[in-house]
Amino acid sequence: MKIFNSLEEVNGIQPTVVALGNFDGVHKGHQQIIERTVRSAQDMGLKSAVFTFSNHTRTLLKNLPAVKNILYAEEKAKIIETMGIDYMFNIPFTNDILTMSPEDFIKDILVDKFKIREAYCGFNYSFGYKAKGTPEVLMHEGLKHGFGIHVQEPYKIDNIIVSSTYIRNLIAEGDMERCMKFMGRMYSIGGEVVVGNKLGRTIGFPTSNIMIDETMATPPNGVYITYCTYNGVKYPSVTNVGVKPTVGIYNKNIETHIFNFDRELYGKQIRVEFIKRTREERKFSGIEELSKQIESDCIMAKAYHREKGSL
Ligand SMILES: Cc1cc2nc3c(=O)[nH]c(=O)nc-3n(C[C@H](O)[C@H](O)[C@H](O)COP(=O)(O)O)c2cc1C
Ligand SMILES: Nc1ncnc2c1ncn2[C@@H]1O[C@H](COP(=O)(O)OP(=O)(O)O)[C@@H](O)[C@H]1O
Repeated sequence: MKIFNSLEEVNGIQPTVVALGNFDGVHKGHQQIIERTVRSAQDMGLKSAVFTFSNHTRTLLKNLPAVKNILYAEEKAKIIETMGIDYMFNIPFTNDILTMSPEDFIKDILVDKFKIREAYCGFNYSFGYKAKGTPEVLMHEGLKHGFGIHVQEPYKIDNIIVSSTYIRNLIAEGDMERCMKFMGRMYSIGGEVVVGNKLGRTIGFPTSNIMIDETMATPPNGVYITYCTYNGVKYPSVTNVGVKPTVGIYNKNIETHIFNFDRELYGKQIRVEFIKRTREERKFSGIEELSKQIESDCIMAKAYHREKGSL
């Protein structure tokens, strides 16, 4: 997949079928749009493309609180790439674009820059000055410029419309199983293993610690059944998200104890996938009580992994 990080970089491309949207989380609804885009491009001998803004459009619009993203731009690009997309237009949302009329946006960007032949978007896609651009405007302009437009109807699960906002709320509530159902993929956090208190190994539960980026959507403090991927291998693990109130005052981080594993991972990249939250993080009377609880957390997590055949 070729990624274009500005409009100026977009040159010498083949005609395209473009999926339009922010695609944060690349959830089940997004996947419908992207899959259709890929299929249609293959059928028509065109290139498939995704057009997103690299910064959240709300950050330029005043008085709107910053939205926490589900995925980093690189993670989003990787997922989209595996779905078979040829080009990703990852364009900064600037004041110039903000003030563009929907008609200019379509002509200058979609038609002239992206050589669009077909467009796929969600039922609530909006663009252009004061978000006046709608799927109806795209249809009207498409007739003029000779491209087709396909509007994805609301994609529902359990009669709820799948949306990035709904998924952000599921993450904030720690409902990882539902998150998996709506996103079509486990919620995960990746990062570099950092040094902790070096206490874990002394109580029999060494953990690999990674920092949490609070600008991103993060799960609440608590204990989770997880997988930990290191070096391309997926290991069953159990994870604490929180501030370790029993042993001191720390920044929120995540630490995962990998079953049947004994390797130093400082400085290495790991990714933790969240299956299920099992309890809240608590302040125990001391290390002894904490260790006993961690032991039963491990028993519960191991039983789950055994049942799933991953241990
Ligand atoms: C499964 C699991 C559950 C945990 N639950 C708690 C908890 O409820 N309260 C708490 O203060 N710390 C909890 N911890 C964090 C421990 O305090 C921490 O792992 C220990 O202090 C070692 O930290 P270190 O990695 O910085 O050496 C938990 C850790 C694990 C692995
Ligand atoms: N089973 C395991 N699960 C997770 N990390 C492990 C495991 N065995 C060894 N490690 C490694 O041991 C170190 C963690 O030990 P610990 O005493 O908890 O130190 P820290 O407080 O620095 O996390 C990390 O480098 C981690 O990668």
